[in-house]
Amino acid sequence: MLELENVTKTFTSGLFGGYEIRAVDGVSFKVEEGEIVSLIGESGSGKTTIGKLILRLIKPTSGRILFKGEDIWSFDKERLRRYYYKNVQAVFQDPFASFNPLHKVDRVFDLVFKNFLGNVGEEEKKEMIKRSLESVGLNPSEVLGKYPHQLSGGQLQRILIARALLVEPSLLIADEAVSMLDASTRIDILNLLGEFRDRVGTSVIFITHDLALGYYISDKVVIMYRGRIVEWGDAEKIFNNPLHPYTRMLLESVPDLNVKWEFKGIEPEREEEGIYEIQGCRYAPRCPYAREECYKKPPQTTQPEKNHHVACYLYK
Ligand SMILES: Nc1ncnc2c1ncn2[C@@H]1O[C@H](COP(=O)(O)OP(=O)(O)OP(=O)(O)O)[C@@H](O)[C@H]1O
Repeated sequence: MLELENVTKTFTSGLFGGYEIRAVDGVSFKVEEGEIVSLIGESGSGKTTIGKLILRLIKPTSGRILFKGEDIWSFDKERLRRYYYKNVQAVFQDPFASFNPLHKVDRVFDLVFKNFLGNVGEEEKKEMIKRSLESVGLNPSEVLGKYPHQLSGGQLQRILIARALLVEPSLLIADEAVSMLDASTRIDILNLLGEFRDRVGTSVIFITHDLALGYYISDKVVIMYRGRIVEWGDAEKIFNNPLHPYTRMLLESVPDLNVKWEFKGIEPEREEEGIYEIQGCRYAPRCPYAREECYKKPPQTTQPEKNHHVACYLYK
């Protein structure tokens, strides 16, 4: 349904555009209908940039993004608005940022009706909003007519999800959409996304730095490091048999509830500027298994087991 073909996005940074950041570097993956795919990686791995590329908020430096077989950059303004954005909705990390504090929360539904559901009468509109709020576990009379500051982050995020799901999109991009919520609200919202996928068949790209959340919700997982995919495949396989040293490190660093924190020294500072100049694997400077070839050219992706791919010289 959605396919990224060798997508690269380069930014220039530093004084006078001093150096290049390949925030997304040759990324390819597919999202099938009704599939939940998590993009997982530490801060700066390029996850949000991929989200923005899919939402056509920024243009790839090279490569293509296909939606139902069509290059999303081939859409004219009208088709982008009426077709693509009806089918591809997004929810972001900070629910407060999506609301105007001076307006009642109800207003967030207006644009959806204006752009995508134009021929709906007032009564039907109210009924649709009510139903969609109920479907995300909200009591419409408790939230409608309120200002953002009168509601909790969890309630606001549910309203935004209700809005996104009102148009029954083919794809929902959830970029750290539950990160600011407390643990139990988080799980409720993940369950909600899962239920919606089951009911409507919406695919979800779930962007997170939190492995546990990614595991909880996904069918497929894409692990990113500094703009590149290092491992991808079935969620079960990746979590039960992580292959890339980076994925293993991420899994090992998930805190265990029965282990108390203990000071183990400070991780050495990472070389940020030079990282994009490394010809080979970008994880090499941190990798305990790195050898000479790792620095020379990026490793090929191999498939050590069915539906489980890894880009690492350990699996040639
Ligand atoms: N507009 C921009 N101009 C310059 N550099 C950018 C721009 N947007 C992103 N970057 C850089 O690209 C890299 C990837 O950023 P991105 O936000 O996609 O990562 P991320 O994995 O989503 O991180 P986080 O979880 O912290 O949001 C980072 O080094 C970031 O500083």
